[in-house]
Amino acid sequence: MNTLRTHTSRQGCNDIAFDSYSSPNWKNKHKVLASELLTTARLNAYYGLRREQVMKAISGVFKNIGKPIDIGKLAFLVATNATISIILGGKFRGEKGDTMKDHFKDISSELMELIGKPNVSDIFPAVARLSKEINQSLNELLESVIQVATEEEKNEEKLGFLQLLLHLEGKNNEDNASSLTMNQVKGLLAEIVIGGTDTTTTMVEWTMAKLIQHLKILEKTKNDLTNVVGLNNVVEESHLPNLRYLNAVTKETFRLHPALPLLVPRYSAESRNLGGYNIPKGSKVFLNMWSIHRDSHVWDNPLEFKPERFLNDVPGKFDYFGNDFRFMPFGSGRRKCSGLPLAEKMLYLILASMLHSFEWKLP
Ligand code: HEM
Repeated sequence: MNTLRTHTSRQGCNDIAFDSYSSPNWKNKHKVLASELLTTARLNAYYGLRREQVMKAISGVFKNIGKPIDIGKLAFLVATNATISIILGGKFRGEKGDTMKDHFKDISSELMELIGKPNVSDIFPAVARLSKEINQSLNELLESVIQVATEEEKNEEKLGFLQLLLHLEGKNNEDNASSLTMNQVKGLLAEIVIGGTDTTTTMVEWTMAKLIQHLKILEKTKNDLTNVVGLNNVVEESHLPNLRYLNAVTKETFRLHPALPLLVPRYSAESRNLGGYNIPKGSKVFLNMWSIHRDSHVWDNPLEFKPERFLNDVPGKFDYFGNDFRFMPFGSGRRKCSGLPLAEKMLYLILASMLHSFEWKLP
């Protein structure tokens, strides 16, 4: 494993106006910075922003009770709005904030259309298939987000994630190891917004689809929610660690339908023989998690949707932190998902809230 490194360029990103893994230093720097966004303290501080977005989505569904709901679109808007709010360190504020939000909604629906098309990409589908127009719109959006953040910096003592990045951008010079160019700031933002929202949306859709196909499991999930949350209460993040059955359902969905089935491609830094196969230096290597997650040597009845297999495990076994090579929906090693702590919180909060608030059936 330690001879495999991530490829230094991303297919389909060559036309993008901002930097994405374009220099060897940058790919490691971005990892550190993305982790900076997702510290426990920062995530806890912005719980209100996530909650607000989920509550808005619930009231949107409530107004449309009885009509078909596009779960993907709903999850996409919650995830993107929550992520951008966290990046800005607060809500979209004032007239400028409103214009930006409208602008982002337009881009979001264009992105949603692209995401809905057949997946031909090997990395983040949305990034790889960005057309020039979307690319341009995204660039404009990132510039307006950066403008809002620059203006807010003057008024607020507490620096949001973006303000922190802009601070580093200001310090930009050759000698400064932590310096950033404006293009790198944009690249990092695009990576976080697109990388985080497409995957979260996909997992909300798959989990809801599995539950609607398995009504007994749906009922058990709802019972779990009633027991932990209480029938007349709204779901809070403090409830999430106690929702053991929903946790098992989500893990089982990750197993059968990982959001990035081939993870992020690696390349071999030197020639090696692995499991009897020669892998020449410089080969692009894909780890097929989709296949490992369905391997009958590892999983009993691998094609069966059975959340219980994750209920009976010993603590730590089959977690998704990249320590167990049989189950790696968030990858493993240096290129492991840097958004995992936020992904966990957003995914469970959206699913738990939707499932606890409504009775779902197919149209
Ligand atoms: C359910 C939601 C998510 C899933 C299933 C997921 C899954 C993944 C996977 C499989 C990888 C590649 C790991 C590897 O190849 O070893 C990855 C990378 C990444 N993810 Fe996530 N992710 C999710 C949400 C998020 C969120 C919310 C963010 C940010 C806010 C995020 C940011 C990233 C970034 C920046 C990388 C690239 C890391 C690197 O190359 O160093 N992800 N994700």
